[in-house]
Amino acid sequence: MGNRLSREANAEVTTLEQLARLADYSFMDNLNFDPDSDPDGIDHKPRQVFTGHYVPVRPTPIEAPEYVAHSKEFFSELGFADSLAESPDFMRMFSGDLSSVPKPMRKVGWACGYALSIYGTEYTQQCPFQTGNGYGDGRAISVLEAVIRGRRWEMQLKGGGRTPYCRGADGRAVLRSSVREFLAQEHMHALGVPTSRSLTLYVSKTEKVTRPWYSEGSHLRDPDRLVSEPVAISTRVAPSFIRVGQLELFSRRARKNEHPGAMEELEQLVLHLIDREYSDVIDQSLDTATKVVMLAREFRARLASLVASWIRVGYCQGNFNSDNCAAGGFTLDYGPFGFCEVFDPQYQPWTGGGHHFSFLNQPVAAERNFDMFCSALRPLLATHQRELAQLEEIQVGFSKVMQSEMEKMWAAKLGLDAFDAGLFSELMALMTKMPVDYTLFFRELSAVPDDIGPLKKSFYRRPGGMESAASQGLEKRWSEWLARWQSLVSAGGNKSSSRSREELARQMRLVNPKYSLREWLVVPAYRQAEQGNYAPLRELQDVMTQPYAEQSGEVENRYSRLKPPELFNVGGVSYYSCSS
Ligand SMILES: Nc1ncnc2c1ncn2[C@@H]1O[C@H](COP(=O)(O)OP(=O)(O)OP(=O)(O)O)[C@@H](O)[C@H]1O
Ligand SMILES: [Mg+2]
Repeated sequence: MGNRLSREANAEVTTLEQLARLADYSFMDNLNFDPDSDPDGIDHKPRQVFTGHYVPVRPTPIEAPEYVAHSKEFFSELGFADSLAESPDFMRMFSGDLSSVPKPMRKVGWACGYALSIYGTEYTQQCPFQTGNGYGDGRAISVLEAVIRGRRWEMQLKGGGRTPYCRGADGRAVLRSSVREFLAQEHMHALGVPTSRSLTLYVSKTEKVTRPWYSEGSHLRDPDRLVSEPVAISTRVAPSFIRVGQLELFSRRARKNEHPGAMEELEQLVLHLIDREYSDVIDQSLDTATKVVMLAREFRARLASLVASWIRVGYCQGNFNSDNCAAGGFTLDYGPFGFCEVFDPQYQPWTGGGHHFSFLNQPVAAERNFDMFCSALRPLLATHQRELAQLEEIQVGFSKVMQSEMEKMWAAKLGLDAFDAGLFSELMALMTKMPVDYTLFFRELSAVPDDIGPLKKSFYRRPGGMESAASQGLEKRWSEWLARWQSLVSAGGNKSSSRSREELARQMRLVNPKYSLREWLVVPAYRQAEQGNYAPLRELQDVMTQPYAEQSGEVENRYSRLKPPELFNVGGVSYYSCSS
């Protein structure tokens, strides 16, 4: 409560009117809208959109909205009073009803088209028209751009109803998937991983939709029944929501000369991206060709660092298509994601995902998206030979940059100043042979144990137990590995050899979280929320927004734990389809 009161005292925005004064719709004003669209945005029928950067869309409010949660941390960063989240007019707006927003806020939002590439292959057949012109934000609708405390933010409803890109679907998101995204975004932010942020989450007390999902305890790969679930709207916030797939859409149009303004629209979009996401590193006065090259170099750095961070915290984006790859270099679209528990290089929580988007293959998947990003920029450099060559070089260099980010990351996780290939490959071999909890292992290691005793807390028991000869052999290898690690952290591997054990532990705890958003912790939170009990969700939110802190003994016992054996291979918990 004390916290809340001090946050309220610092708040600059306590009413929707005050927020309205910060509104700035330059996205809508500077970019092109689809000339075939209805300016009021009330035509939600699926259709092809041939030109323009966005389609004006009025969201469809959810019936009888109820407050579920808001991000206290993000509210505080924005200077929003906590009380705003439950105030009627704010709640009305962020549950999809723009009909009475105060001026200069607008009663219409916008949705964008994008293209899709999967692992570096262009797809055009994924929309009902088989052209790609009907693919884009099918249920994501931006409702506001605002400059708040000197930073510009775009606010986007997810589940705000159909848009022309809905492809015949309902435009809704269920509470289950909205809770997952809401929690995961703020958890990732707290883990120090760039991400879209969560603002609010509201559920409908009356409106439901049907989704295929798993029967309780099902071991089937695919959902085995249709479930009626409450709909929700969560609002996510980022400097922009431009995806690699969006650049691709405009680039494909320019490449194929689909309309006279195609090249110009591509350039406008790229310049907009630079303005929103890269203005701190790319000077506005430069010419486009120079900017494009700088953009590619900077995005390469951000993307490589992002994916290394994902692996650091055990995150797998199970569907890293180009349309789920934010061009600003942050995490976007928390549907098919999961946090790795039993370490498995091929961990993939999404049943539709496949090996190419699995845990340790993410650097390669990122490279494929980066290739598509570079290809999308290329038409803008058609008459600039020098810059084209630079872009080529940047593209080819991705894997090297990625590799170096990965080595830096592994070294940090292991408390080393420099990556040690031998130590690392033996660790990977051991972690693959012995089922180990990824998060618990590195956290236990961060205590700099004298022997492998404490590390065993992160081992999942195997049939035959630790007594079997094979296990004893493995234990010996673990002990040898630990001894080698100890010698490296206390001597050769570190220039700061005098660094105390406490200092080493402290540094390691800053990169190895204690808490990760394990799916079996999320399931009861959304199940209870479906019954109108939001307390478990809010508790989980509190725990997961301080993932590096030790927290209380009680929190530790409940949340920093091996996955219970009965929850292995359970549909909706260990793996899931993306019926969100
Ligand atoms: N219920 C739905 N109604 C309309 N469109 C949908 C619906 N579910 C998904 N889509 C659209 O299908 C495409 C692929 O879905 P995916 O699961 O990647 O997206 P998502 O989770 O809705 O979105 P995002 O990438 O915006 O976080 C997206 O363009 C999305 O907008
Ligand atoms: Mg998506």
